[in-house]
Amino acid sequence: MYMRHFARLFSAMAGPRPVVFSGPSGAGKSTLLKKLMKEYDSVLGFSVSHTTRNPRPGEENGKDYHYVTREVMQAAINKGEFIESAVFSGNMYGTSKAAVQDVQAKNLICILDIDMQGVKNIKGTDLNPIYISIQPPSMAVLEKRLRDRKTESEENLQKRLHAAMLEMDFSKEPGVFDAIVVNDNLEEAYGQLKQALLEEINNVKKINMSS
Ligand SMILES: Nc1ncnc2c1ncn2[C@@H]1O[C@H](COP(=O)(O)OP(=O)(O)OP(=O)(O)O)[C@@H](O)[C@H]1O
Ligand SMILES: Nc1nc2c(ncn2[C@@H]2O[C@H](COP(=O)(O)O)[C@@H](O)[C@H]2O)c(=O)[nH]1
Repeated sequence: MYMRHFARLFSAMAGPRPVVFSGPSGAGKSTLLKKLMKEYDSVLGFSVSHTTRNPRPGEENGKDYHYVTREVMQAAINKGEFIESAVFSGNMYGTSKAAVQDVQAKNLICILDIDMQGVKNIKGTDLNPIYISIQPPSMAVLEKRLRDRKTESEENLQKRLHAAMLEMDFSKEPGVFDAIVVNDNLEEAYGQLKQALLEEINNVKKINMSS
């Protein structure tokens, strides 16, 4: 009884557990995350990463990413402002300490969308997130989705497909991910994702209601 009370109290003090989303480019991470953030906007907050890539049509600076030059990003990394950073498909990406702190200060579940290098680096920190891998039903479907998205040059597309194979191999390593969601039918994948996160979401709702 006391132990249960103490465990609940400790988890409330430590704040909600963040959630890391990873998986091949084009698997549908952003699509699923946008749905999730819309339905649970009172409990989830997005960690806005920095990147040196150009914004895509419709993307907003400060909302989808902080778009910066290599010089600015490297200087911030050198100053120790990042929890993790990586080069993906020729561009730099990274999670700043401020991005995570901004979300955690509001007592929200912090959502990170990062590649496998980021996952490896976060595993060496004390962030202690839930790790979820979003995967395509096949490499052929992945390629079609990436081509249909029309955001990548042929060269970038090939880099992303190569990285996708490494991401898929990485996800098979035992213990890396807490849940794997295959995004074939979008609604079914979304249902599985919610199932994987429902306990944490409900915990945060309860704590926030009682405070
Ligand atoms: N279940 C699905 N069925 C069909 N198309 C989908 C599905 N999920 C996502 N898509 C489409 O696939 C494309 C890739 O999805 P999305 O941009 O969400 O992937 P991502 O994993 O976030 O990629 P990246 O890592 O490159 O940002 C988008 O055009 C999206 O509309
Ligand atoms: N290690 C990190 N990876 C990140 C971060 N933000 C995004 N990403 C990953 O990059 C690729 C490509 O993203 P795109 O928006 O250019 O398609 C994708 O796998 C993201 O998950 C980050 O801060 N750190």
